[in-house]
Amino acid sequence: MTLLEVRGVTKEFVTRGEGARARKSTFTAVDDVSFEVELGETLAIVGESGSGKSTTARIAARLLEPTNGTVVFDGQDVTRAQGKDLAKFRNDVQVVFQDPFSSLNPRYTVERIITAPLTYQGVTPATTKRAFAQELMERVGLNPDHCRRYPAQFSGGQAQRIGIARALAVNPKLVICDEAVSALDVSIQAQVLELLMRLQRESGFSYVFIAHDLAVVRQISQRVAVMSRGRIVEVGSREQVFGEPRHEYTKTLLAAVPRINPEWDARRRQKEAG
Ligand SMILES: Nc1ncnc2c1ncn2[C@@H]1O[C@H](COP(=O)(O)OP(=O)(O)OP(=O)(O)O)[C@@H](O)[C@H]1O
Repeated sequence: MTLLEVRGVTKEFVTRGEGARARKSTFTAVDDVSFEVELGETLAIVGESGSGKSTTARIAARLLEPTNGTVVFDGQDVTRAQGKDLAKFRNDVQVVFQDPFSSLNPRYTVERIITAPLTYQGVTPATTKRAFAQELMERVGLNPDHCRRYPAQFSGGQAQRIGIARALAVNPKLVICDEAVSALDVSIQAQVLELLMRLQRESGFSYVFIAHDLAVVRQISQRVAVMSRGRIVEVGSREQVFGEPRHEYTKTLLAAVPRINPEWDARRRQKEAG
């Protein structure tokens, strides 16, 4: 079942050069982008810095309005949804950002951060909230006794786990990870990736996984969309994109990380040799 459909999305930004008499100009950051995400799958969006990945993710999460195109979620056109429809969408689609500290309120305890959805729903008993927070802390591999601590008392990897716990608190259908492991040390990165994959196996939601690191993408994705200069130049299964890339840009990206997977690498070289 198709969960998310992004159809013909374009985003133009109006930019102004430097100086008092600088002219305004329009810059197309995302240009006629279309893709789908099936329920339960992970679609990675890769591409170099500035290729439009984050802008695409922000449009898919309704954090940014597209200039043109539509976003359909669970069969509903949500491009301009408001009120209850938007609130439902905001519940179903959660975003995990690159810097966990900037997206966690430093003045709130982790318990308060994680249980915010319960507060909105009018659940008040402190014991219910505590139990909810502790269960989620455990699910993401944190010590449940630490739920009264503040974000600054955690390491970067632990803080990202809190961000993930907060996303899961509302039982989402889609989690958009925008460079969610990019700022972490490689060993911590591997642990958080393992966690993300386990949570998906347990709960069956989908990921849109934005990353510039191909080794990370290879680990987590089932399908891969490659972006260059605002456009999707190639989309296919992980095996196809890594093993038999069709677009020159994808080949260049892969060539920059030659030892991503010896087997796929060999297949790619064989193919290129004809
Ligand atoms: N608010 C904005 N105003 C003007 N230009 C913008 C704005 N947001 C993004 N851009 C430009 O749009 C292009 C795409 O940016 P985007 O952040 O989507 O790329 P990205 O692939 O996610 O790159 P990175 O990995 O560096 O974040 C870039 O050239 C960026 O400078």
